[in-house]
Amino acid sequence: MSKPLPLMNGLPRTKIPTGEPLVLASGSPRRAELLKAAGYEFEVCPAADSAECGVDYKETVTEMVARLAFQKAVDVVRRRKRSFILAADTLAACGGKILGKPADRDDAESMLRLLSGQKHDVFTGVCVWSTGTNQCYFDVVQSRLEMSPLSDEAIGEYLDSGKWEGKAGGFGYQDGNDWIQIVENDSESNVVGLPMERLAEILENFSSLADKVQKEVR
Ligand SMILES: Cc1cn([C@H]2C[C@H](O)[C@@H](COP(=O)(O)OP(=O)(O)OP(=O)(O)O)O2)c(=O)[nH]c1=O
Repeated sequence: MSKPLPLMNGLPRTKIPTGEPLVLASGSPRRAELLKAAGYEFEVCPAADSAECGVDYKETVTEMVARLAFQKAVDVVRRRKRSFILAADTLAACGGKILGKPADRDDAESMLRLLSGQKHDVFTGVCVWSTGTNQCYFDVVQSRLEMSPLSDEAIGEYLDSGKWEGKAGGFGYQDGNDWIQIVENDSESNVVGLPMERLAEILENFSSLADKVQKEVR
């Protein structure tokens, strides 16, 4: 992560409720860095790219990030015994458009031009799953951000830096620019891919939350 986030020092940590080893079902360097900074011990076992698939045009962004985080968790649950799996998915949304990771530089440029001078939202879906108890819970955290109007020069420089690669919306909040501010739900960790505050709450209350989910789906 290029900019040490102010909240990196005080990230909350809660013990894994089932005592199982924690497995991060994500190849995101940001998620691993956040977990490490909070003091969690974990293994990384990214979900297959094919887990991040499926389009449902009626789905809201909230539903989409929840579904994708769930699909990533399922992919790793199938391959791991006695583990506590953590998966996540992050998307940005602006003016009715959903922005994932840019396919290429042109795509990143279109995203930056769309975000320039606008308020937009970042959504992260989190899914946790105990393979031992076969209990699962998922949740979504939304943060609102505002980007300053960007000059052609600033956009060009940022694109040249390559920092847009692998980041939803084509922009990294942590990349050391002062163009972007969180205006609602001040969770920097949520914006960069894993809402650590909500994760700690979920782990704290895992078994009652998972019981509730099981009753609702029955
Ligand atoms: C909005 C934003 C996203 N991101 C990152 C977090 C995620 O890594 C990425 C969104 O892509 P994701 O598909 O959520 O995650 P990923 O492809 O990196 O990893 P995996 O699918 O294996 O879990 O964008 C930032 O680093 N900074 C930001 O400001």
